[in-house]
Amino acid sequence: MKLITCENLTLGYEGKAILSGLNFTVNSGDYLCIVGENGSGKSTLMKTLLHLQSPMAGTITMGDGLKINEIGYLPQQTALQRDFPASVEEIVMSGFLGRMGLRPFYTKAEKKEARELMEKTRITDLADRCYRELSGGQQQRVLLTRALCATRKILLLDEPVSGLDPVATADMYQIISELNKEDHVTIIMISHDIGEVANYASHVLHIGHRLFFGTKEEYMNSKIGKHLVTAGEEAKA
Ligand SMILES: Nc1ncnc2c1ncn2[C@@H]1O[C@H](COP(=O)(O)OP(=O)(O)OP(=O)(O)O)[C@@H](O)[C@H]1O
Repeated sequence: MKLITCENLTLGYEGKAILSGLNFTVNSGDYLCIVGENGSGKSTLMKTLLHLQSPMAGTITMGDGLKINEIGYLPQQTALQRDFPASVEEIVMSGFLGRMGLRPFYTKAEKKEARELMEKTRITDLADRCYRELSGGQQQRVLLTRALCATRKILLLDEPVSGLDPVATADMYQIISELNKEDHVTIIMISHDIGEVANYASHVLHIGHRLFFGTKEEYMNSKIGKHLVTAGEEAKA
């Protein structure tokens, strides 16, 4: 079932295009990795998918009854977010605010849902801790859980492991993969780590001077994918 279809998108700022001719489709249950050099427009594309910015040309069509408030978003972490003076549970629960309207309290069902999600993202034991005292990896898991309170249909993740150590990175990728495989959450993730694309993604969108969209297997067998995977392995060696 098609969730998001982008046709002939041109993206840019102040009348100047940074990316054009972008075509891709995200189906329900997909795990799409967006890769590309620094400054190629990955975050701009994400902002456009969230309707925070309009494309200069082209269309974005949402299908399967998807509404814009059902798209969850985990932005790149900022210093401000790291300093937030609230408990883990409070931050997680704030994910429900969008659906509460004027109701001034959380329901029992929401509290139960939050606890279940915290178990899934392995932060149950951190519930009463102050957010700003947590490690970067723990903080990212808290923000991921908050995004899941808002929606479990589709998540847009902008470099969710940036700044994390290898253990926290592996944990985060594992949790995201479980959400995709077990809970059928559709994932769109910006990643710099080509190795992770190989491990988890179902599809790849490569943006920059050359555009590529296809399944992970098609990407790995393409000239551009092969080249990057080899370069990544050499860099790790
Ligand atoms: N608000 C803005 N106004 C004007 N230009 C912008 C704005 N935001 C980003 N840009 C420019 O648009 C281009 C794409 O930026 P974007 O942040 O989307 O790239 P990216 O692929 O996410 O980069 P990175 O990998 O470094 O995070 C860059 O040249 C950037 O300088």
